[in-house]
Amino acid sequence: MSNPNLNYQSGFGNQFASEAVEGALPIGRNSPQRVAHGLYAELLSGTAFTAPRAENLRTWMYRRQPSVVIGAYQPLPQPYLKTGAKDGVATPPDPLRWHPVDVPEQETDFVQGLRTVVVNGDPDAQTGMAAHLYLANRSMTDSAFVNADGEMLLVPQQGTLTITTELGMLEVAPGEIALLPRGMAFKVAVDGPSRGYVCENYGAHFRLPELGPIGSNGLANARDFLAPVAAHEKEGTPYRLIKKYNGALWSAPAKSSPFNVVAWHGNLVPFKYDTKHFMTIGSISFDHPDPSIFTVLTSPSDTAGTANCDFVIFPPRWMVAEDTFRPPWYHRNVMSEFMGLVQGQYDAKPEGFKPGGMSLHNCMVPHGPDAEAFDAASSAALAPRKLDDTLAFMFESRWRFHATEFALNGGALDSGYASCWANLKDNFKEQA
Ligand SMILES: O=C(O)Cc1cc(O)ccc1O
Ligand SMILES: [Fe+2]
Repeated sequence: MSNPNLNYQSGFGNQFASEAVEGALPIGRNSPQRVAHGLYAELLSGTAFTAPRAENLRTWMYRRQPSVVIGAYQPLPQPYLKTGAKDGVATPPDPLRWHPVDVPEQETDFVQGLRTVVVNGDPDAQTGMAAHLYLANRSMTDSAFVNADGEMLLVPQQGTLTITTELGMLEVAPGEIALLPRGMAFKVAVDGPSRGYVCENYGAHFRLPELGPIGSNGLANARDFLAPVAAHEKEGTPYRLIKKYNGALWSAPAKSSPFNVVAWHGNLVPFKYDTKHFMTIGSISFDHPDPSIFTVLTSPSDTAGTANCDFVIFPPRWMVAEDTFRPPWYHRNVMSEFMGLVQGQYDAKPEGFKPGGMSLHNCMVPHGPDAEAFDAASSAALAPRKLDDTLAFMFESRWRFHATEFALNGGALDSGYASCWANLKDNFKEQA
């Protein structure tokens, strides 16, 4: 059920402005001698001050207290949350797949329910990413999470999340995604057992891909990204601030809510995006195109065209290509591929890849359609066909992924995965 009380402002990359109380936002300057209503001005930057204009991200907040008013941080154990390549374990060069992991029975909130599956890079070097699952059945009420290691891209698979951020609230259901900036406090409320995927991006912030010859429209359009409007919690109840800082969690007491921003303006903002607005492009002649045509957001690295992370979706779409093997081809890629399934079936793996499941095809690890998909696609009548009721996604990275101890030994690994290709026979005939 969507919340009719939430308002949004639209446009990826826009300079937004919002005030919950009239007159709270300074006009024509950022830091007046005295901010209206006795508020404090605070800047949050997402890029270096001197980053080029096209990259530069920052937001000014006008708040009841600056975020420096906080108690001392103490270590907070979270044994399943891992960071960077150093936290991975020896990962075989096999295709790997995981069954869906159940939401725990015991009370678990979003932060407690983070389970890191794969890691690469190093947040100190501001490069690489982690893929986590979140498994939650309890809302965060008096705690807030700040991730200083990276921005977080949430891909809900089960349950609608209500995310309160310093800049306001977002409601995000399966089929939608949320992008939460590095360093911005948020808390997550759930409407029941909730499961989803997280890309924690230590590298350059996600942005829309260039469109090249596609032109000025298409794929994810900027106007469909929704940012919140200013909202602040009224009561001064105590809070716990949980900070992720170079891989460790730390907890500090706060006398009142960090969600005390009355007005703000800027372009470093949380977003939600509904994947049903993705304008999907595909082959209308022949051949299966590279999946880069499905890129929603990209985090570039310092090598052009070679992403720190691409977020790619496989949404409902028509297949019309003639004389074409329509599912993905067999391949070995230099880029590493982590996949999840939000809903339905994925055409290359119609049975074994389940909603809530995951797969990993690392750098140079061969993979492709399972034998069932190969047989069906090799003999299917090539009439136009709608792939419907489906949403898979991929976090694709130039950096090899390392699985965590939880991923390899936590019980969800599909030990029989490789057998899905065992029935691919040698059909070669010398005389055709
Ligand atoms: O391996 C996968 O399923 C992802 C993928 C999809 C596709 O259409 C082409 C290449 C690719 O890696
Ligand atoms: Fe692939």
